Amino acid sequence: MSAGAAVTVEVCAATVTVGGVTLFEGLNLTVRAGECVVLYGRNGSGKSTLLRCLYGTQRLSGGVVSVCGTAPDERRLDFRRRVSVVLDDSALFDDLTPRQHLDLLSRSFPGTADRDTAGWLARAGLDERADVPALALSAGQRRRLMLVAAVARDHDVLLLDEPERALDTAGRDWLTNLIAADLARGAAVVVASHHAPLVDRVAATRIDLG
Ligand SMILES: Nc1ncnc2c1ncn2[C@@H]1O[C@H](COP(=O)(O)OP(=O)(O)OP(=O)(O)O)[C@@H](O)[C@H]1O
Repeated sequence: MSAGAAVTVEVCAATVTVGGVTLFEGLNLTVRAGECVVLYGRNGSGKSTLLRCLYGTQRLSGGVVSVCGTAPDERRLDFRRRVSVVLDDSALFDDLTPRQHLDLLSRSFPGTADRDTAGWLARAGLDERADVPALALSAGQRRRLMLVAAVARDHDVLLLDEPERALDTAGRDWLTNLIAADLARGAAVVVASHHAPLVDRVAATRIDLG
């Protein structure tokens, strides 16, 4: 995406201190539409924390964060409509099937352009499991459903925390293509990931949290 694309995520001089420990300090980050920033670093370095700050479920200790031109606040419907996430605490409805999840999403996010539920499920490798309750899916199938649900509905920003977890080799290839296609549609993506082929394919910028 060109350098002239809209800035969608902006973090200025961000600091987070928890329990007396400073996870990061003075962090700056800009993500434009169609651009992907990858967060990496050791366990406990603050990747999930930074993603939560971008979604408004955790506050910075210092600095400013702006997502879609506003302070992040996942309690606001207009914010959730623009920002789609798969974070550590993301969950499925155990009793609903993959098809029902996508149908529910297309009703909850009425602007969604591509309502081809069957196509999304087939590309996610879930077509044969489309009518099975989420509780009965494998860990990798549940992860595929969370990811496809996040990407299939309209959004301007996509936040992903180690989305490759539980995916097999084919699933990781699918994930890489999913993010690449989302970027081509103009989404701004921030992803914490240790999956090198994904990072190599999609990252415009890499941020090492230590
Ligand atoms: N709200 C909080 N209260 C107390 N400690 C917290 C809080 N948020 C984060 N931490 C601590 O901050 C550190 C960073 O956690 P975080 O989950 O952001 O790291 P991470 O880089 O995502 O780790 P991993 O690679 O293991 O997923 C951890 O030691 C965690 O226990």
